[in-house]
Amino acid sequence: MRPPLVLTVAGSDSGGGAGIQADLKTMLALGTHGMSVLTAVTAQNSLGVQGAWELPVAAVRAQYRSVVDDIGVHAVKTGMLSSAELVEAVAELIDGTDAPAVVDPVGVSKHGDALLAASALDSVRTRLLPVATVATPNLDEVAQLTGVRVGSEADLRRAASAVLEYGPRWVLVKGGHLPGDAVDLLTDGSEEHWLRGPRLDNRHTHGTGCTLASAVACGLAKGQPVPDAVRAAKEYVTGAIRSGFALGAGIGPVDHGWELGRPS
Ligand SMILES: Nc1ncnc2c1ncn2[C@@H]1O[C@H](COP(=O)(O)OP(=O)(O)OP(=O)(O)O)[C@@H](O)[C@H]1O
Ligand SMILES: Cc1ncc(CO)c(N)n1
Repeated sequence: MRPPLVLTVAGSDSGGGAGIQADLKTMLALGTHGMSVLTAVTAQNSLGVQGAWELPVAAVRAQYRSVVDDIGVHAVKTGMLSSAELVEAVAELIDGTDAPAVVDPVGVSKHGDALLAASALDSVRTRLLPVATVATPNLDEVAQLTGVRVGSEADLRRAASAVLEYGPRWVLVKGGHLPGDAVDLLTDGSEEHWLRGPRLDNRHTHGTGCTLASAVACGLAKGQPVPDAVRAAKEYVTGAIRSGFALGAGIGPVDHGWELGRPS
């Protein structure tokens, strides 16, 4: 039987822990067929991002059309979009596609390297967020996009409302950077779902955000309602963080294949 079809529009992480590579590994692990539209190439490893090169808008559009017009998609996920021009082109492509979209408004890498130009923030707010079925900002991205600073779990509701003002159907505010339990809030403005995971004492967390957003897209491609897709995605990323492993001299990746087991 044909698996559900999921498309990621994101940047390449040469180290294989985040970006397109994390997305495709997640899609395989979760029983879907992963496809990719590359927006940028990064030279990246466990220590940070050493370089980044954007693709021309025409190359991004052409990849997207090649996939959607022939193969089709059941869900789209976006990650690193780099510039205002790319954000706007991708928003327009998603708007013309009959499939749910998970928008991970990637701003900076775990090491603080910029993956989105400051001049692109307004396009994210006014063009990309309105076409999102689910937006998945972390706390730094919430602050950049809305000005709301989250210092505790109690602030998550205010942060979520501020993001919803820009028009995504649902928002998943990730509280992963807060101390204590790893608590995320999913809401559409009327329903609220609190996702509480244990805080795992593992520094090898490269790729958590990409992995979570891709897993949500996989659930949506399978036809799951948003809260079910997010709940399953949270379980998947929690397992992947638990099995995250050391690579290089810095922060290693989460283990996308944690459910598959490893040969001894
Ligand atoms: N140490 C941890 N233990 C358990 N769960 C965690 C931990 N760190 C993050 N999470 C969870 O991982 C998911 C991704 O959240 P996070 O805040 O790390 O995203 P992100 O900052 O966008 O990731 P990235 O750094 O890859 O861009 C969330 O569900 C969050 O609660
Ligand atoms: C290419 C890429 N996309 C997303 C992230 C998430 O931080 C990253 N580190 N690299």
